[in-house]
Order: sequence, then structure tokens, then C-alpha cells
Amino acid sequence: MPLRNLVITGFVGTGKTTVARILARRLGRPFLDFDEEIARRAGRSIPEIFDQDGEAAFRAMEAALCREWSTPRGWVLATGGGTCLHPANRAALAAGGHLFFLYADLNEVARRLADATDRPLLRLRPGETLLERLQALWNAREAAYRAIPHWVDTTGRSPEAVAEEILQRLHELERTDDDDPHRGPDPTL
Ligand SMILES: Nc1ncnc2c1ncn2[C@@H]1O[C@H](COP(=O)(O)OP(=O)(O)O)[C@@H](O)[C@H]1O
Ligand SMILES: O=C(O)C1=C[C@@H](OP(=O)(O)O)[C@@H](O)[C@H](O)C1
Ligand SMILES: [Mg+2]
Repeated sequence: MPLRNLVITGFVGTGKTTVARILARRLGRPFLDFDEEIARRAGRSIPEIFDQDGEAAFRAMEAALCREWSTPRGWVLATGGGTCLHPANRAALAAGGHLFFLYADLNEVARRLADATDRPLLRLRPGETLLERLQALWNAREAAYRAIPHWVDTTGRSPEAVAEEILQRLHELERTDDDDPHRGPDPTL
């Protein structure tokens, strides 16, 4: 039986791509970033896909990837920030892997993404600040995110420290094989 995948999901700008890359290197396992794969298949950037085909077309490509990754293959996967909002995507990825959900204080996310231009959902409306945009996105998504297990707080921590925590928690999960895909986040959060 192949190893389960290690799926790094979470809110936008919390370090999914960065941390998953570190984890793949540390574990010596292959790595795939969903956004990079979608852009590669489309031959276009994520903003171009959103602008030319619409968000629904992007979400359909994301859902297809989730279906492809519903079996254990031992890879490290970084999803996009919206991938696991959809219950079917979440269930598919959880069937083949362990999910970890990265989050951070939104002020810190805003600092990390201050210069980023590659996230169409963070385009600001007139007079809107990045923090306000992030807060609106978080408010709209929080209930769906709470269905994802294994939350990891990245606030004030380096990507290496976040990866280290995930490695330790992963080893514990693999040791006990006690990973219920339907379990919510730590109730103390
Ligand atoms: N733990 C962290 N502390 C500070 N900056 C971080 C951290 N993790 C990621 N970053 C930075 O934040 C930005 C977004 O990271 P990225 O990995 O693209 O996040 P995501 O894939 O979740 O959107 C990048 O500039 C990255 O270097
Ligand atoms: O939160 C979202 O819906 C999105 C997050 C992005 O990924 P990152 O979270 O890696 O930036 C990317 O998939 C797309 O712009 C949509
Ligand atoms: Mg990313």
C-alpha cells in the first residue's frame, strides 16, 4: 500500500506552497503545487485563466486535480486557498492523504502579500485595503474551512518551523494511523 499523500491546504498567503516545498525536500518525496499544475496545463497564468475563462473554469480544473489525487501515492501536495472549500474536493484529497490546514493572523498575511500581484481574488475594490479584502474572504470561508482537520498556526513562525511542526504531527498520525477525514480543527482554537 503506497504512503498517503501529505496535503498542505489553508488560507491564501499562509505559506502552503513554501512549506509544502520544504516538506517534500525534507521527506524526499515528489511535490506538486496545484496552481502551478493548473497554469502549466492551461499554458497561462492563474490571473489569465480567471480573466479569460472565469473563476468557475479555474474551480473545475481544481476539482479535476482533486479527483486525480484521491488515491495514496506518497506525494506532497500544495493546494490553492480555495481548493478545500468544496466538500467533494476535501473528501477526495482526504481519501488519499493527510490534510493540514495553515492559517495566520490576517495582519501578517497582509504583510506577506503586500507586493503580490498574482492572486485575482485579492484585487482591491476602490478604497478597500488588502486587510479588508482578506477579512472579507476569511469571513465568507471560515465555516467551510472549519470542516478541515489539523490546523497549524503559522503566525510569527518561519516556514521551516511550520514544516517541522507538520513533520512531527505527521509522524504521530502515521504511527497511530488515526486520521479521521471528517474531524474538525482543534476545539481549543
Ligand atoms: N511562515 C512564513 N513567514 C513569513 N513569510 C512567509 C511564510 N510562509 C510564506 N511566506 C511568504 O509569504 C508569501 C506567500 O507564500 P506562499 O507559499 O505563496 O503562500 P500560499 O501558497 O499559501 O498562498 C511568499 O512571499 C512567502 O515567501
Ligand atoms: O484562495 C483562493 O481561492 C485562491 C488562492 C490561490 O492560491 P494560494 O492560496 O496558493 O495563493 C489560487 O489558487 C487562486 O488565486 C485562488
Ligand atoms: Mg500557493
